[in-house]
Amino acid sequence: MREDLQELLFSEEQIQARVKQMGEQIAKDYQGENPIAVCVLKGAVLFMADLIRYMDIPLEIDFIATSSYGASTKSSGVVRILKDLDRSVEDRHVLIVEDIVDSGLTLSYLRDSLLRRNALSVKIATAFDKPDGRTVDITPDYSGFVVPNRFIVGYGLDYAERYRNLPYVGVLKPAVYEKN
Ligand SMILES: O=P(O)(O)OC[C@H]1O[C@H](OP(=O)(O)OP(=O)(O)O)[C@H](O)[C@@H]1O
Ligand code: HPA
Ligand SMILES: [Mg+2]
Repeated sequence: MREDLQELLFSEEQIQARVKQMGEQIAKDYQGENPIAVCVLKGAVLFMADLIRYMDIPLEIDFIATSSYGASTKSSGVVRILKDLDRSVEDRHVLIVEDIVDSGLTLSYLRDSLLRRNALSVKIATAFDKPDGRTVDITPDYSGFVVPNRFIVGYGLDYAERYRNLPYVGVLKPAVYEKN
C-alpha cells in the first residue's frame, strides 16, 4: 500500500509517542472528573483506542458516526449522523475524539449538537489538524500533529474506505483519486 503514498508524514513510532503525551496531558486536565470520551466513527477509531489507554482516570466511552466525505477528497458540506450516542451527555464533561479537523464542519456540527444536549463541557482532541482546510472557525483543544493542506490517509483516515489500517500516515498520490 505504500506505493499509493506520495510521502510518509508520520511513522508509527512518532504517532504512538505523541498520542502517549496527549493521553497523559488530557488525563491530568480531567483529574477528579469522570468524562465521556466520544469517538467519531469511523476515522477516529484507532486514535481513540490508543488515546484512552494512556488516560489513567475513570472515564466512559461512547460512539457517534458521521459522514461528509464519502468516496471524495472534498467535504460534501453536509454532515450526517449515521449512528447517534447510546447515552445522554446531560451534565457530563465530554471529550470529542476525532482523527482530523479539516474544514471544521464535522466538529462544529458535533460540538453544537452536544452543547444543545446540555453537556457540562465539550472539548476536542484530534490526532491531526489541517488549519489551511478550514471554512468554519474552530480550534481543537488538543492536537497531535499539524498537517499540510493535502489529502492524507492512514491511522484511521481513509480514501473511499481504504487505508484506515495503516499504522502510519502519509499523503495519498493524487493519481489514486484522480482516476475515479
Ligand atoms: O473537518 P471536516 O472537513 O469536517 O473533516 C473531518 C471529518 O471528515 C472525516 O470523516 P468522514 O466524513 O470521511 O467519515 P469517516 O470518519 O467515516 O471516514 C474525518 O474522519 C472527520 O470526521
Ligand atoms: O485529509 C484527509 N484525509 C482523509 N479524510 C479526511 N477528512 C477530512 N480531511 C481528510
Ligand atoms: Mg472518511
